[in-house]
Amino acid sequence: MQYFPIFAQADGLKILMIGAGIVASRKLELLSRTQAHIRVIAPDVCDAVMAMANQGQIALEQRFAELDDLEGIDLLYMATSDEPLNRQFALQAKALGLWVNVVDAPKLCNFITPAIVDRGRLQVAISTSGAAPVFARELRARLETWLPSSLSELFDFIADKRTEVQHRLPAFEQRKLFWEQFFRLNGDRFDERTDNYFEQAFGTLSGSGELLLLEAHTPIDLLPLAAVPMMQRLDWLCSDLALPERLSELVRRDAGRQPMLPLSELSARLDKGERVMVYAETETIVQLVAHFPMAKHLRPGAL
Ligand SMILES: C[C@@]1(CC(=O)O)c2cc3[nH]c(cc4nc(cc5[nH]c(cc(n2)[C@H]1CCC(=O)O)[C@@](C)(CC(=O)O)[C@@H]5CCC(=O)O)C(CC(=O)O)=C4CCC(=O)O)c(CCC(=O)O)c3CC(=O)O
Ligand SMILES: NC(=O)C1=CN([C@@H]2O[C@H](COP(=O)(O)OP(=O)(O)OC[C@H]3O[C@@H](n4cnc5c(N)ncnc54)[C@H](O)[C@@H]3O)[C@@H](O)[C@H]2O)C=CC1
Repeated sequence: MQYFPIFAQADGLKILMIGAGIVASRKLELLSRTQAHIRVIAPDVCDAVMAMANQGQIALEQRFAELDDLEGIDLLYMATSDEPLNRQFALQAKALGLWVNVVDAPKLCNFITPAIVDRGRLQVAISTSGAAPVFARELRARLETWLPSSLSELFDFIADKRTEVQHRLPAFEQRKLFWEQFFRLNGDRFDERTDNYFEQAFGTLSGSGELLLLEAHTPIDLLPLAAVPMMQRLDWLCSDLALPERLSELVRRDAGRQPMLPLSELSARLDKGERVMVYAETETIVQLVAHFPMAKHLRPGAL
């Protein structure tokens, strides 16, 4: 991974954009949705940037940039077509410890701009590490049609309810089950049914966990597709064996790894609603199948 995605707090961030052509306007359109302070310096200003200045979204200075302009900022975007100028400012900015993006020179950037699907609190950022911005744009377009616009309201609703859920369900495990159940009922829309689903989800919480059993040496890629979502919601992966890399990739990243547990401890965890996978030799799996009839035995082509 050459570039690592992070979501930066934009409130109060001081951003300087040098250049005010079409490329600058595309980045400014997104940046101006944040609470950052945005200054733009350029002698020639395209219509879109001028409109943002007129609406008070950016502070525009119509002149050539100077190195002194870099004082006191957090983030610099260079969007001029003057290559030596872009380079000179980028190097100076780096020397000052600033974050810098030069729109047409990834080598001079210490961060690059993703394609963004904006649904309020829900943000999806896509990057190809500079390999194919057009693909990032196309994938964004696909996600735009896939993610309903009411997701913004849905996540505002959820954010409002977080404290209430913490009070009503003091146990972390219960809250996790609650939210999974809520999304199962509600899907990804916000409408007049959302409030009902929210209440309904409290009523349908079951304390029964899930046990997945996988015999050592099972070819992971031959497991049925339905096994993947189950592995993605595991709380624990128990095994005394070395895990195949492919298995580690598929299991939920936050799942805890543990040596094999005694049966009583395994039962206790399932009673608490936890989701456990056991990866062990056939003999152990056969015993577990007998002891936990509800367990899901993962095998190529079958569950
Ligand atoms: C490295 C990066 C640096 C950065 O800008 O941060 C960069 C670099 C370059 N872009 C170039 C060209 C184009 N870029 C776009 C579009 C977008 N470019 C964006 C990001 C990035 N572009 C960063 C990497 C992102 C990643 O990881 O994928 C997007 C996602 C976000 C945004 O810019 O806001 C936005 C889509 C937004 C959306 O629609 O959602 C189009 C298509 C179009 O305009 O429709 C073209 C023309 C077609 C083509 O040439 O491919 C060139 C060649 C310039 C030349 O040849 O003159 C370079 C330089 C080089 O590759 O060396
Ligand atoms: N990263 C990307 O997505 C893409 C990058 N590009 C590159 O981005 C650059 C900008 O593209 P456009 O916006 O189309 O160019 P443009 O020519 O429309 O705009 C250039 C801007 O830079 C300003 N400028 C020039 N010298 C300046 C100085 N000394 N101080 C302050 N401002 C100055 C101009 O006044 C103008 O506002 C080009 O080099 C282009 O090759 C092009 C396509 C996509």
